[in-house]
Amino acid sequence: MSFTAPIQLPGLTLDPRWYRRAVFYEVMVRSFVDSNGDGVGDLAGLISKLDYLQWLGIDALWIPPFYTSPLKDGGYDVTDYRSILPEFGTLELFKELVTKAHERNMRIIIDLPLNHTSDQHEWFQQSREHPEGPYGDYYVWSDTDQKYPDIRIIFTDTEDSNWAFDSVRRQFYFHRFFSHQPDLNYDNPKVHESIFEVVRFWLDLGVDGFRLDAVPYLYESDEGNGEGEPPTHEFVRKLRTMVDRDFPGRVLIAEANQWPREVAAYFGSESEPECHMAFDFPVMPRIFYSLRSQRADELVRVLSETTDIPVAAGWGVFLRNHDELTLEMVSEEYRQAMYGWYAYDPRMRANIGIRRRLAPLLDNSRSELELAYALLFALPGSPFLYYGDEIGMGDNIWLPDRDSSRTPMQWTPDRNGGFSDADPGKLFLPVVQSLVFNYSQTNVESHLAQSSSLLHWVRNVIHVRKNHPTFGLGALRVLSTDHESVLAFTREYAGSGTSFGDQPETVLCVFSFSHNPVACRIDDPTLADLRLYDIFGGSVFPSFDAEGGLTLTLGAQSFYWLHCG
Ligand SMILES: OC[C@H]1O[C@H](O[C@H]2O[C@H](CO)[C@@H](O)[C@H](O)[C@H]2O)[C@H](O)[C@@H](O)[C@@H]1O
Ligand SMILES: [Ca+2]
Repeated sequence: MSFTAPIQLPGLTLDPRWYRRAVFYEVMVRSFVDSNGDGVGDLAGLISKLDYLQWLGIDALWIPPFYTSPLKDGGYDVTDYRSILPEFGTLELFKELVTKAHERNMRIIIDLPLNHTSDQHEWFQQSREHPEGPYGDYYVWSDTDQKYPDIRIIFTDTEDSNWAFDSVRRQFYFHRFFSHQPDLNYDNPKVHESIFEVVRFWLDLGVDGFRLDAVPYLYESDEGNGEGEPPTHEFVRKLRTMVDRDFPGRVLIAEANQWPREVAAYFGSESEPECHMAFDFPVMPRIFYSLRSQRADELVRVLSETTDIPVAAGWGVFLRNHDELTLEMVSEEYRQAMYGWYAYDPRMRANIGIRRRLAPLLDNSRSELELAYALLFALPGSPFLYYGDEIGMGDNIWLPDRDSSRTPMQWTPDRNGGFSDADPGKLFLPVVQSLVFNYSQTNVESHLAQSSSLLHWVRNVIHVRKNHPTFGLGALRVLSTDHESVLAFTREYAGSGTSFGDQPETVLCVFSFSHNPVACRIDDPTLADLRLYDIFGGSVFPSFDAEGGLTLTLGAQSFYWLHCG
């Protein structure tokens, strides 16, 4: 397979707002390409697919942890923050990845699990063996497991307490996630120093930023619930100050699975910024809710709540990632509805969520997939794709925990889906062989060969989006419609006047969640007399009338992106 790269000089473009316009792609090293036939994906394999990612239109990669780890939590259990898991490669290869990505104007964001380490980390081993030693206070120790009773358990499938007893130190240690992941003690300033050193180490190697894993959980207190406590925000502000001062242009992305106002808090303020970006956890489950309820109201509500953020800040919007589709931030009533629609088999559930991939969730329906992607690319924020979802890869709910959707990338119809030339039994996880999503049909090569494939469709939308800075930089205004299934909003951009294509623009985005065709009316006096053109094909649509009224018809589960002129 060869991909023709667009002509451009090698190196990163110097756009301080790059992350507001970028299309991100989450790629798990272990799952992408195995270059040496040991059955495990690796850095060399990832490097070999940079041309593919460039062709797709990806501007930045988010790489989940690749550090040395016993891999009891997909690498989020780190034993050494400064080394690469040997089966993935070496630091030299990592540097090569950064260089080769940058040559393609592609940024590298790495994951930083900073709330906890593996219990096999040297810091923890020292802490349990030498309570009076330099690492004695690196973790949250207690003589009782009754402290912080108001702190909820996140991994409800496996944990029944946030405390575990250590037989060496004969004390309990606090763990917000698995019991093999002791929480670091952020009340200890030496922990700050250690994490700052890790951050500086990777920024010195050229990475473009960090996803701050599980950032709300850094501090616990007797009064709070251990989520977004004030000193946690103080720490993030301190980190941001250091990054801005010593590594301008690099970004921090908050992974804060919280309610709208709490997530927005991770942006900080204009004068005291925290993260450049935050994942939009509130909006994600509501996209899936709207698709099946055929109602737009929940999205309207949450979009109206989350728009007020500092000028330079940006949301990270996503449909799926390497975790379960979390339902932590929806009401019990909605959660039960979502389980009914999307996880009718109990095997499809994990913790408080659903461990399935995008295409199986949407029943492999092309119209639903297109509608979901169209929302993802039009909502305020930068889209994050999950590897394999561009070809509608399936999952394997017979695998444990979240491995169901971390199976090898399907490249070709050949052995192991082209992921590896190892004996199939040696693969770290089996390739998907289900009837609908079998790698013999669902693979990059087959999608490339068919111009109407999902892959070509997704690539086209990405490129259309790239030609309209409005989608990354424009303001959102939700419009009222007279149909409960229709969501309409404008994205309005004043233009910077600095480059061709970066002109003032208003785009009207309309989505119908109805499973049948509908007609709907939009009334907005500020749009009076505006003419409308389809962004994809240029066709002229009926204009807004002199009062700002517009009647549109939409097919079942369909959308329009209309340029207003
Ligand atoms: O390192 C522990 C976990 O940290 C992230 O967790 C997030 O995912 C959880 C669901 O799997 C979610 O419920 C929680 O709110 C998040 O912080 C990371 O993405 C996980 O893979 C990891 O296990
Ligand atoms: Ca390998």
